[in-house]
Amino acid sequence: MMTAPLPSTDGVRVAVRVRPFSQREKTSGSKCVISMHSRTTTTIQDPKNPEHRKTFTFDLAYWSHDGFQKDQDGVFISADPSSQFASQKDVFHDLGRGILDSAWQGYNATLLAYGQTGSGKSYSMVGFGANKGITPNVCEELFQAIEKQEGNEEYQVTFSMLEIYNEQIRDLLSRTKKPGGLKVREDQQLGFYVDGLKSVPCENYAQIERLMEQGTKIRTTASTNMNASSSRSHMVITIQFKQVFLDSDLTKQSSINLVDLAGSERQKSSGSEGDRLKEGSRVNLSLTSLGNVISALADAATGKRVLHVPYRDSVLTKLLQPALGGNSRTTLIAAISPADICYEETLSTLRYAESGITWAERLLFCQLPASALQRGPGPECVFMFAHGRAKKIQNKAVVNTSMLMRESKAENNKVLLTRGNSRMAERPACLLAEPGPGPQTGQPTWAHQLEQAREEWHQQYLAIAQERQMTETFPHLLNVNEDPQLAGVLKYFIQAGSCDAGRAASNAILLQGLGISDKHASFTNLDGKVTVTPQSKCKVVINGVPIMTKTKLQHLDRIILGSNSAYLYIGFPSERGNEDLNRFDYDFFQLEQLQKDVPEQVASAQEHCAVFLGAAGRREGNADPSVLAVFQDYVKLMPLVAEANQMGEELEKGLRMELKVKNLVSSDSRGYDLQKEVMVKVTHQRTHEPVFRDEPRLLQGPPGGLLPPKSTAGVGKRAAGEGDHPSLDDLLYRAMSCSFPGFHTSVRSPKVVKIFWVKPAV
Ligand SMILES: Nc1ncnc2c1ncn2[C@@H]1O[C@H](COP(=O)(O)OP(=O)(O)OP(=O)(O)O)[C@@H](O)[C@H]1O
Repeated sequence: MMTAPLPSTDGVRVAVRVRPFSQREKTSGSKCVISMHSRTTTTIQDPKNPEHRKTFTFDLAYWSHDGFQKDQDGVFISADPSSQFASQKDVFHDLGRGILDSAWQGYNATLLAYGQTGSGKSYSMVGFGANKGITPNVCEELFQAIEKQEGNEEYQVTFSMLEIYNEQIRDLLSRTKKPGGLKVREDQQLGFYVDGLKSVPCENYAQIERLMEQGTKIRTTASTNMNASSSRSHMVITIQFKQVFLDSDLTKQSSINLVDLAGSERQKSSGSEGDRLKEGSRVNLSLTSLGNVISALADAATGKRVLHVPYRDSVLTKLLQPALGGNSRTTLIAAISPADICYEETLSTLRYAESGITWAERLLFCQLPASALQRGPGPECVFMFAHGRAKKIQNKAVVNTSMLMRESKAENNKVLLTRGNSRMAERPACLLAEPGPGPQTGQPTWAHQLEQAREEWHQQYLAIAQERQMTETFPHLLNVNEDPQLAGVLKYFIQAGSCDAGRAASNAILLQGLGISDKHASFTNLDGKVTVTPQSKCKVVINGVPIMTKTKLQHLDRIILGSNSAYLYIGFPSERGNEDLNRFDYDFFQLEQLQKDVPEQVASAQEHCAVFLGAAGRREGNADPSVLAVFQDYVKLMPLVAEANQMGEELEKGLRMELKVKNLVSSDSRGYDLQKEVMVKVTHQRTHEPVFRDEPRLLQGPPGGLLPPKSTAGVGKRAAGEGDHPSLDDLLYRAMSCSFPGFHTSVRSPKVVKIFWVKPAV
């Protein structure tokens, strides 16, 4: 067992972490607007008004922006001893170790990562390659510590992984998809739990690694099939850790919840829940609810009469109820981008984190009255003030103990959850899993569960070995995803002979992305050559160029099938070298298409594309940062527009949506550059008339059908008091619904691959 608790075992904490510039941010000449002058302060500077700075104080501030280098294993470490750089290990040391200590002591622990898409949430939670994040480090150290134990104890570890997308729960460890997702149920004693969620018993860290890989694969397949960006979903990993003290008939149980929240950027345009629904997107219901729960708890803490804490409003808040108002040590890590272009989002993340800390302080300071909460008492807390702030907040989360009823010494694993002296029995640790194994539940014993799991492990190891061998032998398609965490996860092998690809189950290569037909294309692998032939009217784009006929593939060709399912072609082993495949990320694919699109607008934009694509590093100095910034928006919006067009086509709405850059090279009469904006032009396919001409007021954009989507361009206008620009989802939704009253019913047509708009509240 862990020895003396480290300082990091404190309860509710808020940490902020700033990441390095991405390649694109570097290329587009981004400026850093974040500074951290101590281990607890974060200052943000308004890029439009550099005098305007705001400083936030959190429990911890991690500077991971610069001052680092790669060691020989690819791990980012401090470049020199004076650097304030915070590595993955540093973050784990402060936050992860606290979680582990809590677990050993029998407390529940929850870590939430919050921030806009691409701000580094997954990097902190899961990590990339050699730079392992908190989750794998927690698991690895947990098993290392278990191995060192010598007493007469048994340790039971189970692992579950789920995703909440659009209020539906998907089990990421189960291949069988339940229509409508898994349901959250409520048990009088156990609280909320997910009915039917797979919770896999594990005996070592390698198994957890496999499970995470497996979960990521299922998440990637789902994301590609539904054309759902993973940044719109929440991922929750739960590790149940039980210590069975065989000599004393006692058990200690802890639930560790590691939550990678959906990108927060849509949050800010949502306002109240009612408004948000009117805007037509359910994507962030959970995040809105999370904010509402926190604010209700804060109100209750300040003595306001709160009749209702809206835990039940979303799946996420139901599952996190014990973490938010109950029996858990909770940490929020706010991930932020350093770039000026993300100023607004970053400020809103810092404010959200601040509301988190304020909530925690107030909650703890005022000793939340039990009557203020909808169910159960709040946490009991102690805290200390330093420099007028709550420096250290500690939940008195309750140790989860229970009595062990041993049926046979050898089996020693039938556990009876008794009410006994434990609050755990009333407000149990397990956020997510079903009631634990025990005689009264009729569920299999721990030994039996382990046995079953071993059988599954065996099958899985065989499958992994087979895939490894095929990777080394055959050319294949490697998936490329917007979320780097989900890129390179799926492989489609092109074996000798010919094979079809498409959504029909009879195809050797089964693909289900948006705009993919039943039989979409054929691949042949003959005489050391691989070719692809699109079926008639099926979209296949190679290296940015649509193809209609049989085309030979070259190693590292970029392939887009359907609307925007992206794949990198990996050739025969003899063609492969030591290439950096990371270069071919999702943006690269989009830009390659953009490069083909822009000539009609302006030829010089080609150069900027080349800079963006990294093909013209030397010319970086000549690139206009404002053009590059606008391209950045453009590239982000491309898949959304492709998706909207595809939906429009399937709904036979006769709409055409195109991205345009307004004022790409225009200047005003005095020669100053005009503000560049990315616009979505929506026209009737048949008449080419703009769709919005009749509804300029509703759409808050200029008449004539050119409407600014959410982009950097919106920032100034919002500040000028023109109100929020609708996000592209909202905008397209409104476009369709106001122009086509039958829209609501049509979207339920089974032909539609994905529905990301819902009927607005009346
Ligand atoms: N501290 C860091 N050090 C180095 N690279 C980082 C760091 N944080 C993030 N990155 C890089 O930034 C990119 C985006 O990070 P990440 O995928 O973790 O963002 P995210 O917030 O989880 O996004 P999403 O909401 O899409 O899942 C990744 O390529 C990641 O490797």
